[in-house]
Amino acid sequence: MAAWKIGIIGGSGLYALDALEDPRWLAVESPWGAASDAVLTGSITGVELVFLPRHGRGHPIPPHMINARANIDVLKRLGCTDVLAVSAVGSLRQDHAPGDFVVVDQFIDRTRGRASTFFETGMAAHVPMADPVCPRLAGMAAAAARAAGAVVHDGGTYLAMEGPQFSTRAESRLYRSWGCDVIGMTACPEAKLAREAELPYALLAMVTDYDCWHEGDDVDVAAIVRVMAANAEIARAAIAGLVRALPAERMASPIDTVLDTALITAPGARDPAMLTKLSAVLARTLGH
Ligand SMILES: CSC[C@H]1O[C@H](OP(=O)(O)O)[C@H](O)[C@@H]1O
Ligand SMILES: Nc1ncnc2[nH]cnc12
Repeated sequence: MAAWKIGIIGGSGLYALDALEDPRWLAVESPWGAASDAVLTGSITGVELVFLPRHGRGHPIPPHMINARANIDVLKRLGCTDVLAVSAVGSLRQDHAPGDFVVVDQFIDRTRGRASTFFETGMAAHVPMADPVCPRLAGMAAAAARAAGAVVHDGGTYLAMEGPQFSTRAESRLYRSWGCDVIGMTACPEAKLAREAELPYALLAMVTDYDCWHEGDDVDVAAIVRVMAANAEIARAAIAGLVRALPAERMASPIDTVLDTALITAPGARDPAMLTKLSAVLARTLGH
């Protein structure tokens, strides 16, 4: 029977998971460099979890310095089957208020200069990103957040900005005119890398502020931290609730095998050093 192993990426305000049974911090090496921190492994009702704080414990790592490749590689290397990410976001619409949750289903990636793929010279691949989020995991995250007492918006477009500065008012208005719903600095390239690693990914976004387009609301970290602190318990309860509600057997997802139709480099043109770096990402495909 196929078992779940859930990777959780904690965002701002979520640096550990106290619901885990038999919790252990474990440092894991990756050929992609240092992950944001050690991972916290444990279980909830027999389901194994691997928790990774995206900014590290104590939040030493700003969004543009996160090694998302190492983070996703470590989760893959430890055998995670699915990844639920949690993020603090600004709202780009009046009806998504601070304290609400949004289960994001689209991204617009405006980050730049970040390593955003596992596939470099020596092994090329192009994965589909039309639907960047796993609908099964997203649906379960929405149901669990609702059961935990949150106001939840199903679906939404997340504008990933480079940061670490917040947006200008003109940028914030531009993103609204594009139809974006929330804004943050971390879900890209994270979501792209999860797809390349054949990990179904969903993002539970916690609205912490109206971005600066909103009359009288200039964003600042202190205000965000206040909202985060008031709502982090709901995020924790949603994670635990999602895990408790998982069906006993994990049915396969099409994302599990997305690389079957994505690799393009001919076997003879593949760089062995690159393949070694890709050992976790390509373990299933190349039978390592
Ligand atoms: C603390 S405010 C800005 C910070 O919060 C968000 O991080 P995360 O997505 O990890 O929750 C945002 O993307 C910025 O990194
Ligand atoms: N307004 C905002 N812009 C970018 N990232 C954020 N994270 C939380 N609020 C944000």
